[in-house]
Amino acid sequence: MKRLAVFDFDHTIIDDNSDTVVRDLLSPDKIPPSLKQLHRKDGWTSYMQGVFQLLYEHGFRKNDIQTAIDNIKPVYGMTELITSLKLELNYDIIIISDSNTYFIDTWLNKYNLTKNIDKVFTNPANFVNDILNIQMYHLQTECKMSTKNLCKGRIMEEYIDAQKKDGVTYERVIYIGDGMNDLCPILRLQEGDLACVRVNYKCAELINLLELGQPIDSSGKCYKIKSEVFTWKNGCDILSYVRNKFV
Ligand SMILES: Cc1ncc(COP(=O)(O)O)c(C=O)c1O
Ligand SMILES: [Mg+2]
Repeated sequence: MKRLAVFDFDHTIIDDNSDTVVRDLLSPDKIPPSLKQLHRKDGWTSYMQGVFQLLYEHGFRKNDIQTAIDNIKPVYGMTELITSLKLELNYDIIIISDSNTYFIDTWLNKYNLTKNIDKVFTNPANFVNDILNIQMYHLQTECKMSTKNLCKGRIMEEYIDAQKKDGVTYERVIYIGDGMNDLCPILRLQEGDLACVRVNYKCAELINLLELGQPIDSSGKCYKIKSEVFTWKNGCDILSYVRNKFV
């Protein structure tokens, strides 16, 4: 029977944040306060659209952005983890990320991983007249834990349901992430699934609070995690754990 591995991208597969790497091609004094305001008011996707416009105005072109993305290093052991899950251990692999399609497709291509990823769910982006154009993946208000443009939990559940309708039922789901936006999908995992969270990053910190029975947001709700939780430093840790645990 098939298994599913769901990966976050920034600070999980790659050891950096693709948005900030590309933004930092500009020196900080090139970013006007009005754009910083937009970040606060309309979220990260609108902010990045402003950054892409500024990059164009300051002479940065597609190849400069591509080079910046190509130069981001993977987290140690992650490319091996993806390859082994896909080719040896019968996992389908999807990525759900708040980055964008151009960054993720570019990076996967550079590291020869495109063929090992079944689907990427992220904000659509493409070049129009030499400026990178980004859109929100969706617009949602139901999940208060997620940003308005991307509820990873909903995307993961919809993918699992769609696969079931196509005759593919997963015996187990593994989720691998680091950030605040990875908590929603982790809370939707079932008993027998596995949440892998990066040590000393935000998601692990929130899960520690939940395990102590403490609230993590203003709702005061005590969320409960049904899956097992494994804390990782690199991709090799996860691969050893999965091999020992499940094979
Ligand atoms: C600037 C920025 N971009 C992207 C992300 C999320 O990207 P991903 O979902 O790939 O971790 C975050 C949140 O962690 C962020 O702060
Ligand atoms: Mg992340």
